Amino acid sequence: MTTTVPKIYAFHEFSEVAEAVADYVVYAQNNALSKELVDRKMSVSSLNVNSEVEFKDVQRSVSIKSVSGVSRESSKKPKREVRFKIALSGGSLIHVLHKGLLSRTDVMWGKWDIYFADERLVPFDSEHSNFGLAKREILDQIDTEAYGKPNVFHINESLIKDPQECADDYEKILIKGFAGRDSVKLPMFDLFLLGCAPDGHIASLFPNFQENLREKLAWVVPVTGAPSGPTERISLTIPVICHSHRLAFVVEGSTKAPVLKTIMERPEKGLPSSIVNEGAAGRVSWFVDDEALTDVSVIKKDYKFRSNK
Ligand SMILES: O=C(O)[C@H](O)[C@@H](O)[C@H](O)[C@H](O)COP(=O)(O)O
Repeated sequence: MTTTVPKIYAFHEFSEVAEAVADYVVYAQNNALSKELVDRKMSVSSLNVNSEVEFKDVQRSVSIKSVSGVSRESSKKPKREVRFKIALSGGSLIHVLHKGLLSRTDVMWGKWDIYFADERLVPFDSEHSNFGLAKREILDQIDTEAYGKPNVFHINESLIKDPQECADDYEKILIKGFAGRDSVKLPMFDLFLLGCAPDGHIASLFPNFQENLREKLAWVVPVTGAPSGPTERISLTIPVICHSHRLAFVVEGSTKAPVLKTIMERPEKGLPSSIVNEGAAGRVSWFVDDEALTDVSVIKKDYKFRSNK
């Protein structure tokens, strides 16, 4: 059995999953951006940074910067701008985020750095491209006039014929975004969002692909011969995924019930999803619908909404 029981939030409907996931994303966003408030020594005496930061506080800090053009600490050396660093998987997660996030008015898209947990090595306009799907379903639909434009870090499309080169190139992109490999051993995402396939793969880390699953040094690995979907891919590695500040699995549908049963009741089977569930114990939340939990014995928690829409 798992050593630390993950938080498992169960919902009747897809729309409820989407609403709760969106709330959790905004909660993670506000916590990440609250570091900026603290850094600037704003009037944070009433602010409990361990709990939810009110959107208006974060928004105020941003507007102060944009109105005055300089921060209140402009006399001191400029600090690296605090941004919300999030990793997205592909598949149904993107539809969940489309449904839950786009209608909200408290998503500070302009402060987001979006990376991909994995990518299938296909052209961006292919229906199988994770970036392509995210672009169509989310990125192209953001009201950037009102909420700003996120920085999006995707693979180099010109390298899709060479998985190793593409992985190395994406690793360099991560190294640049996370202040360089010499200064950080591993990147730390504020939030890492994962789906889970019926075979237990997460990102593009598949069961029995031992070399990829045991990778300790690389941040990004090439994947060849994937057993489902496009065969050539790249994926962020287990150490990177597990190092995230928060992780959330988003899983719906009865086809996922058997794998959820294995993850929750038979972690010793070592599915990639179990490795992360265990490896990041204490920081993992699961957002699932009732169908995915059919016949799975777990303790479900009620999700407490943290932000106002
Ligand atoms: O490229 C991939 O394979 C995805 O990033 C993958 O890790 C996804 O999250 C799962 O396959 C679940 O996908 P579904 O939620 O669509 O079942």
